[in-house]
Amino acid sequence: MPGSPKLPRVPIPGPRALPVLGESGNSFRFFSKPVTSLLALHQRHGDIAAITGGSPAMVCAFGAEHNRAVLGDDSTFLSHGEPPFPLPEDSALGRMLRENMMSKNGQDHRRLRRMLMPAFQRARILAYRDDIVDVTEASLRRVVPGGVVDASRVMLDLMLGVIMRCLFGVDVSAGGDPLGPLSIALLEGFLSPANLILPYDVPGTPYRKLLRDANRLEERLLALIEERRATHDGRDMFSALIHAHDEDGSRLSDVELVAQSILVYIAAYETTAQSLSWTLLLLALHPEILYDLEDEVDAMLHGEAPTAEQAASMPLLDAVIKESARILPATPICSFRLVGEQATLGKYTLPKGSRILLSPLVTHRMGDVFPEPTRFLPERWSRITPTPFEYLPFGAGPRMCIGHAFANLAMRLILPMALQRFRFALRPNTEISLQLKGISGAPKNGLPMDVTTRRAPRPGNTRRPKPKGEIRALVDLS
Ligand code: HEM
Repeated sequence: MPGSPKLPRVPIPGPRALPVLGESGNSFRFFSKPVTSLLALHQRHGDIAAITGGSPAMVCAFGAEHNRAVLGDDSTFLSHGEPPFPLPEDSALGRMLRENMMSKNGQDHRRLRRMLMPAFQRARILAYRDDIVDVTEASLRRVVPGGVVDASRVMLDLMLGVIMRCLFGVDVSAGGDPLGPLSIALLEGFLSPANLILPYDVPGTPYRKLLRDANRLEERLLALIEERRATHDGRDMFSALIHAHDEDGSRLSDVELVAQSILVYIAAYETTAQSLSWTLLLLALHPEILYDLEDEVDAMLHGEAPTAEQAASMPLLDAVIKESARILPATPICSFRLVGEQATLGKYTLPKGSRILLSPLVTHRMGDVFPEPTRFLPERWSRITPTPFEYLPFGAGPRMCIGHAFANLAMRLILPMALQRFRFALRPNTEISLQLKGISGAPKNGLPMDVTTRRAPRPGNTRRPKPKGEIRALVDLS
């Protein structure tokens, strides 16, 4: 890894360092095609493999046993909160990146997690049903049937509205609150390769813009904290965090509130939107399952939006969402960890400073737990009960996704609502490949799909469309 301290060599198998470019070249090659690289690394080198053979700078560990060892021990395998670029000491961007829960370890992480937890409890999450349904209805009204839409864009716009409403209690649909565009600008800045290459605070650079966007976002959130403290009536997650207190009565500081709310937005938005997009794609690739799901949704809902109870009572919907998260998890790489003290992983001793990467995408394809792993088979979920380390779309252990109940509710409300109104069909020969955006796996060129209204009855023809690109290696479409 560029800029990493030199680590002693460990005999972990992996590809040789590229000529001239060395380990940095291997890293670049790996992350430019992360999914293909992960699958190839596992196939060629086994359950513990290094991006550069012999180097513990980036070690990939696959399968339940290693997931348990790493995710279960958060005092040895630390969350790897290194910012991707240098941060000015006294800056909004620095405060957001350094003070959020994902950048913390040990007591600091546990304290923040304890403070956030009540806002994410299932009972509280179910109360967001009406907000999610309202925003979804408004968002789906903007989809014009009869043409081609980028289904992934539709889901991103929809989820932005949902998150802004449930997290901050604001409506961003009419461009009303600057929180929407500011949050998007911040996320784009985080993910922009330009900021990795040129992190200089000089006029005209994207890095300067990122610093300025972070300042404006912080200002808006500090004003919102004042408003919410004054009114005491917010039902949103932000209000819950403002009023949260620890066992000793202490509360989150303003800096902590801003940092946690930005983390929640970033962790929730793309991941949930991409999960929905991948599910729409998988259904379009398996029309026979799509039509069965439409039948289940129609029989349960008769054209109405689901209640929270109905959302949890559709067996095929549940199986489709689980299987989609197995075969195309929204976070193909779920967890980066830094070895805090010399540690053992499998048969290797890893020096302090080694980095580990875990992948649900690969673990979910291990044939002993998931037979015929490349086939999209929702019905398998009536036969299997994998352990939390075998099936981990939301991670596992003490840092497991705090928002999984929210994501599960949102997906089980939004998907039936979309399927009641529209049929999304993939055009033949569409190229579907993946890229990493932060920790989310996103379709590289979007998901262009024909969208029609659902007036037409179930077609007799269930021929599967044949896309091009990486998807063919990931999903068996025979
Ligand atoms: C389908 C959607 C989602 C997926 C696939 C997902 C996935 C994950 C994963 C894999 C982790 C663990 C990362 C690690 O081990 O380092 C994580 C953590 C986290 N997620 Fe999610 N997530 C989703 C939705 C959400 C939502 C909706 C929220 C909030 C409303 C959220 C908030 C968080 C937070 C705050 C953490 C950090 C937890 C900690 O450090 O203790 N996520 N998520």
